[in-house]
Amino acid sequence: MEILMSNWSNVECVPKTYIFPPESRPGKLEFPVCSDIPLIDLAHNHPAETIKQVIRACQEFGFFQVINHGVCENLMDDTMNIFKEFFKLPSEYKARFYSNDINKSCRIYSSTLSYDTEEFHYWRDNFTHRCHPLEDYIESWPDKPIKYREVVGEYTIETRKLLFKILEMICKGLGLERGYFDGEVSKTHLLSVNHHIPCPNPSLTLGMPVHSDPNLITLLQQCDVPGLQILKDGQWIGVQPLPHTLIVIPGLQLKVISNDKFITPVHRVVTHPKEARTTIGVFLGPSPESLIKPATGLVRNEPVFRAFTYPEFFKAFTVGAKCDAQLALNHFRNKP
Ligand SMILES: O=C(O)CCC(=O)C(=O)O
Ligand SMILES: [Fe+2]
Repeated sequence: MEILMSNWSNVECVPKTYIFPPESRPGKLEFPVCSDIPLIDLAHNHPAETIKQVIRACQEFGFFQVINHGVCENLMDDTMNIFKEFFKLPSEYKARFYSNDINKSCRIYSSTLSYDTEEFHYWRDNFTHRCHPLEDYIESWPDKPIKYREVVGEYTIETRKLLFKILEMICKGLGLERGYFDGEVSKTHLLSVNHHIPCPNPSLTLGMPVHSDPNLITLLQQCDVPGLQILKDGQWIGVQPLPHTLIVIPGLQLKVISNDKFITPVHRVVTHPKEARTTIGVFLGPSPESLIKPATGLVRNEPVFRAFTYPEFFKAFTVGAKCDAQLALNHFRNKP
């Protein structure tokens, strides 16, 4: 069988290796939809009020959504269409990007990077590449669909500006010095696109592992097909896609810097019986040289976490904690 599911056709039943054991399956098809995810208008004419909303959302909910965010709606649509087309390209073209090597700057893979050894596969293909500085990476990106580099290049620039604007708001809201999140802590800029084909039985499969984002901050553009769920008060709740709204997810490194003031929500993706789903994630994260620690100004007595380098965290994350980022973080708590 082809590894990339975007190359499959006429899928009538779920292959055995994609059926999760009963305790980890979604089990049912209908989930409550979350109607109280904070929705923040970034063009609100009281910036100080907007900052308060952002900080409250990070502390009380974790996720938030933004509107009037400055990323042009046509650009969002064009980028989504480019990725939908990309996954439809012939298997031979996509094969040139196939890799499970995390160090490769542009790679397509299926399920997780452990495809060859994992017991169960997730119902997704993923295409990830580095984005910044653009001129260092753009040549490694696909040259198909024909406008890929032009459209995705602009998208990475615009979404990057937005992420730094949000980071600056967080910086102000927490009372940190200006530019606190510039430099090593946000140096790695990745675009990560998930693609799920329709699944004959979504109750048996998962589109993405249960996880928290291990990076600094994530921006997510969903298409109009639902699938993202967050774990809230012990229940899985669906995040309804709202047209041209972007989701902001504070990652675990932001939680550490906030000295545990921020929530980094646990989420997963379920599959859809009839429609393909594509989502675009923009991830800012630390460089390998980065030293992460709670911001001094936010520590009263003892910091909640000890300082660590990002590779140290990543080792705990991938080896010790089997990709459970919250568990990996416990490793660095001063009082576990
Ligand atoms: O595709 C989605 O809706 C969520 C993606 C996600 O959680 C991630 O890429 O970390
Ligand atoms: Fe995520």
